[in-house]
Amino acid sequence: MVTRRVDLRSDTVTKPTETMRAAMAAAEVDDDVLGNDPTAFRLESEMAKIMEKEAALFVPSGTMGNLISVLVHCDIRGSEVILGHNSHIHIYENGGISTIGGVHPRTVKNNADGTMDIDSIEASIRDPKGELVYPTTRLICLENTHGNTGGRVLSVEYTDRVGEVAKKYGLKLHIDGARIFNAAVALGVPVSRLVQAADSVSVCLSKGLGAPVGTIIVGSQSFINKARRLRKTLGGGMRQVGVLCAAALVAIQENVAKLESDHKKTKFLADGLNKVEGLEVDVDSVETNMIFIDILEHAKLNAEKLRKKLEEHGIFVMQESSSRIRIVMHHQISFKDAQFTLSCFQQALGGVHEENGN
Ligand SMILES: Cc1ncc(COP(=O)(O)O)c(C=O)c1O
Ligand SMILES: C[C@@H](O)[C@H](N)C(=O)O
Repeated sequence: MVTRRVDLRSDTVTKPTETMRAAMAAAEVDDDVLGNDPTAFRLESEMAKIMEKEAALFVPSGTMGNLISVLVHCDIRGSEVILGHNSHIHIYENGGISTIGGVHPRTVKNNADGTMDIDSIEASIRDPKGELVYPTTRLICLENTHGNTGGRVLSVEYTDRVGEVAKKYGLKLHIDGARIFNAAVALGVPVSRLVQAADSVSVCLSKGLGAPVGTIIVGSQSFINKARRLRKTLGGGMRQVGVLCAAALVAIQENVAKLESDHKKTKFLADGLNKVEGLEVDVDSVETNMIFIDILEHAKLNAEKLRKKLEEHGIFVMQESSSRIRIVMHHQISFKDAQFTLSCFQQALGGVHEENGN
C-alpha cells in the first residue's frame, strides 16, 4: 500500500495550506457582482500595486484571464492576434479566442527558448493598405514563463523590444503570465519591471503561488472596466468570492519566497535524471520549475510504462508523448521527495550511466 504521494504532474495540483484554509474560513465577504467583495478588492488592489498597473480583476482561471484580455484588446470584428504556435492560448484553450471571441490567430514560430523572433513578429503584422481583405492586427501575446518549451524565461530586454514593436504599430501587448513570478524570481528582477511594457497581464494564483483557485488580470483602469463586464458575460462574475481571494492573499504573502527553492529542487532533479540510464534532459534549458524528460530508444521502459511504474511508488508525472515525460515542481514537494523521485527513476530504469556515456 503506497502511502507517500509525490505529485509532479503540474504546479496546479497543490492543496490549500492550513493558513489558506484559516483565511478562507475567516474571510470578510460580500456580493462581488453587486459591488466589491472586500477581500477581492484587497487582493485586486494588492496585485495592481505589485504589478505596477492601474487596476486588477480576479477571474476563475488562467484560461478565462487570457480570453478576457484578448477579447478586450480585440473588440472589433476582423481583429487578429499574433501569438506563439506553441503557446498555451493557441493550444490549450480550446481556440476560445476564435470560437467565442471571433478573433483570428496569426501564429509565429516559438523558438526553443519560448521567444518569437522579433522580425517574424513584425513581418506578421498586417499592412493597413490591405485592410479591405486582411484581418487587422491589434494584439501581440507573449507567454512568460513559456510552458511548452519547459518553463523558459523571457527576459526584460526581449519583452521591452516586443513592447516597442507593439507601440510602433499601434498594437497592444498581452502577457500570459501564468508563471510570471517564476520568471521574475529566475531573473532576479521585480515582476513589475518584467511586465512594464505590457498593456495587460494574466497572472495565475493557482500555479507556482499555490492558491487553490484563480487568476488576476492587470492593466489600465479602462481595460479592467471592460474586462469586468466581459467576465460577467462569460459567467465569471462570482458572489462571495472573498473566500477564494483570501487564500490567494496568503499565497502571495507566503509562496513567492518559495519559488527560488522550487527552482533549485528542479535543477537538482534535472541534473540527476540526466544521468539515469535511458533518459535525456537538456539541463541547461531548465530555468524554473519544469523538466521535460526524453526517454531514449534503448531505455528499459517507454514513457507509458515508466509513468505507471512511478505511480506504484506514489510518484505522479505528466506523460507528454510516447517518449516524453514532464515534471513540474512546486512548494509541496520537499527536497527529500525530489531525492526519492530520482531514486525511483534510477530503480525503474536500471541505474546511472557514465557522465558522458549513452
Ligand atoms: C502558460 C499557461 N497559461 C494559462 C494556463 C491556464 O490556466 P488555467 O488552467 O487556470 O485555465 C495554464 C495552465 O496551467 C498555463 O500553463
Ligand atoms: C497543461 C496545462 O494546461 C496546464 N496549464 C499545466 O501546465 O499543467
